[in-house]
Amino acid sequence: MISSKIASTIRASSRLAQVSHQFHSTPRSMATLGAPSKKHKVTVVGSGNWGSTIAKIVAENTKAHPETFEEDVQMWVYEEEVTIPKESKHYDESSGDKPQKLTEIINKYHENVKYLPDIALPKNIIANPSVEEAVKDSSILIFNLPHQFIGRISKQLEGKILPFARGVSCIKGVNVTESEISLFSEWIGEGLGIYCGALSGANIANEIALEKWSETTVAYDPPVIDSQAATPTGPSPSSSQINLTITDTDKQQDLKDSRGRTTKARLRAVPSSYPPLDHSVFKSLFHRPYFHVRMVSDVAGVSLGGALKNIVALAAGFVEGRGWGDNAKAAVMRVGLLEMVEFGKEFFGHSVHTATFTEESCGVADLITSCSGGRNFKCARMAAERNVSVAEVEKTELNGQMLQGTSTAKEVNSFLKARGREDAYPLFKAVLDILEGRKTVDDIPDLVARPDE
Ligand SMILES: NC(=O)C1=CN([C@@H]2O[C@H](COP(=O)(O)OP(=O)(O)OC[C@H]3O[C@@H](n4cnc5c(N)ncnc54)[C@H](O)[C@@H]3O)[C@@H](O)[C@H]2O)C=CC1
Ligand SMILES: O=C(CO)COP(=O)(O)O
Repeated sequence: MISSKIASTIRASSRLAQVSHQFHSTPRSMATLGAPSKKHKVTVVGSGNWGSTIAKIVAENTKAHPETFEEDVQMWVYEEEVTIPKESKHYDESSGDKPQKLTEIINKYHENVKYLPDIALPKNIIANPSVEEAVKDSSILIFNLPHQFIGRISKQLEGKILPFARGVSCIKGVNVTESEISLFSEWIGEGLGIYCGALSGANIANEIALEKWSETTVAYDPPVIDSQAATPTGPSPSSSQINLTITDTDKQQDLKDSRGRTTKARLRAVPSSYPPLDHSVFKSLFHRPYFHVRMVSDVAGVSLGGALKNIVALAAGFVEGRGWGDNAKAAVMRVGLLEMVEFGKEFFGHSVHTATFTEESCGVADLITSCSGGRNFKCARMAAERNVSVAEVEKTELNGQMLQGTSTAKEVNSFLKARGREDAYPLFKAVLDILEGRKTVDDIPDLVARPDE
């Protein structure tokens, strides 16, 4: 009797807490005097090693938060014919080595046998070979594919997405065209006319897929028209850094890039029938007991950390593969971190915060993990050990997964060269020179020595 009274009191107070939470965290619903009638539908664009892992995380969370999200998560899969390996538990003697469509394998066995083998994916992930269909009616788009492919996919999506959709880019790379450079988050945002944040951290996908604890950083600076809620305070830049300007009262606003320049895109507000898209909603989409999220607002810092550390990871692989020790690796990491910070300050100084590189998972922590167990590091190490090119190792060892550091090194250096600034970033330059055969690993110590050393 007493216990049933206690239970009903707990139920009542938890209902009260829910209502109170809604009022405190969703001011828009207060304005409309009711809970949002719609839920956010989520699509993950990409399904590689990290794409599939993020889809797993997100699908676990859409199921855990049915008040905010539709349970099913669409995952766009670049369709290919795949043979289930003999060592897979899904290998079937009767079908033998007959190739099958990857989407069909994922939807039947709930496993991405090619890019994330031996990891059970939640059943609410729906693999879809059509990117246009996968994004239909989705209000949250998560971009997670090798940066080489995002240009073509973005073009395909123009006019196919909800005009008020919001994005998060998990892509580690920068977009360089001629002498310009932009973040993928802002390039996607401008191309599709949506606001796009970024997720990046010390996140080796295979470890996270096995639910081994890690941290990540999600940068999202909510457009003013989306929410009256204050951006959480903390060590990250506050929403005073918002790159958006309200230009009228019809729930539209211009989109500015991370350097404060007005773009051609105009943002449409997320309708009030949806839960407001603020830090708390994005945290509930990505945070898991084994994947701890810190929300910040420095989209440029988060994006640059993820892109530039891949160049440094190649350098770390080179020196280890050469047979040098931990001291040499620490030296290239030190120089690399300095160049990452300098690059951010020089080209994205309008919004970037040094603390994002030195204090957040997306900065120094990602640098450390990538220089210990990342694919760029491992392939560069093998290349130096075997005296072959990194591209050759990528082709023979990665089973279709793709390095980002090699193309990022080329892109960043061509951007620097066009501005006559490549000598200010000697480690970035040395990595490209080694990749292209102009220098050797033995040259690194002299190349990165500053004049006063
Ligand atoms: N794998 C990891 O541990 C982590 C990766 N990242 C980043 O996540 C992003 C995605 O990487 P992963 O998921 O690891 O990819 P991955 O390296 O597993 O790449 C293979 C993916 O590319 C797709 N693909 C192949 N050809 C294609 C084409 N012509 N068009 C479109 N897609 C094609 C494949 O279907 C597959 O999904 C990258 O920017 C990477 O730097 C970030 C954190 C961790
Ligand atoms: O970004 C990563 C870890 O955070 C993974 O790096 P690689 O792409 O080099 O494996």
